[in-house]
Amino acid sequence: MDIKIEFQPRSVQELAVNVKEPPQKFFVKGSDGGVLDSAVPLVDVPVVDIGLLTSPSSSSLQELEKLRSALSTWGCFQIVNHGMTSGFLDKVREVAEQFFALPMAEKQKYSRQEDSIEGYGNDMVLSDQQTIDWTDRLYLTLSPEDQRQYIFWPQNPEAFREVLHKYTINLKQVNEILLKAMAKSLSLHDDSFLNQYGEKALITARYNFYPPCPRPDLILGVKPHADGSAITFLLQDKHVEGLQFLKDKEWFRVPIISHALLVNVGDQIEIMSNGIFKSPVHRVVTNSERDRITLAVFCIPDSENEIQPLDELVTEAKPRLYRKVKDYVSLYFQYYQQGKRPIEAALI
Ligand SMILES: O=C(O)CCC(=O)C(=O)O
Ligand SMILES: [Fe+2]
Repeated sequence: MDIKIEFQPRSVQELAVNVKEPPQKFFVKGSDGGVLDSAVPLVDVPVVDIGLLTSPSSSSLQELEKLRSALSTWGCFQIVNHGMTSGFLDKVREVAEQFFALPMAEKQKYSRQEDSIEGYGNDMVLSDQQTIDWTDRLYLTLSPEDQRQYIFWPQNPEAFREVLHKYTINLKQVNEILLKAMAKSLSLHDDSFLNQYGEKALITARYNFYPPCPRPDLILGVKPHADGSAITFLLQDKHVEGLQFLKDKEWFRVPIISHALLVNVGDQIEIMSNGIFKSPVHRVVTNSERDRITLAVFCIPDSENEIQPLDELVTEAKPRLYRKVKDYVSLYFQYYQQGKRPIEAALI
């Protein structure tokens, strides 16, 4: 991947403390964000019970139908019974909070290097016109394990690595259950999505830290985008909302259910499902009072694999929408750089 990333010396966390009027480059322009309103209506998505998806009962059919309907309208839902206790999820949140609360010099030990994606830093600047997101991030590869770059994995707090490792193992299992259930919900063979997803799939994590922002009316935490993954898992902040989804040109906010994870599909599932499942556009709004911390985990198909609409989902009534693509994540960045929606590159 050949991406030029501009070096930004200052973290947003420091800016938030020292600067009353943020630089212009953070201000949303034109149609970038629409009206930045945190009081929009709630997303109306179901809570899916992972246990029921795999049980051979009639409630399983109901659960599959909930999943199908949520993914073909909103592109997201919340999951419970995912194998992790509330106590463990709190621990995942706690080590992230402890990391971002460290002195800057300590966090900078894990700094992203120039022209790299992994590590601690802020929004990657890919073009001159880009609006910069009001967020600092820690970006890590979780799987395959031999691709982990431990130099970027915090050793402070001490439990960080072990907690993240456990979280990864758990999500890997849930991801497989979901990919199977998604196929089942469309009356396809269980492995239909998994076959394209591949054995050497990539899992990455992005910790997002949003400090209080003096201009929530003009500045976004994350600008509108859809994810380049197959599936994204989001552990939300326990107390502070901010995430919004776009549907029929209107923004809706996601409620917090502290023991649930928010799941959304990314562009690669929209492509494989021939547009039946929607990769939703979403953004994060800021607020002037409280920090917000989230953890997004992206499950990304093997970059060697070709991704395309499943044969069974291409019919006369629903012609093939997308062409075959390989290494979609690279394509994603090239398009993103030009301010376009990356999935358009895959349209026929
Ligand atoms: O922090 C959030 O609520 C969402 C972050 C997000 O959309 C992302 O990291 O892709
Ligand atoms: Fe996202």
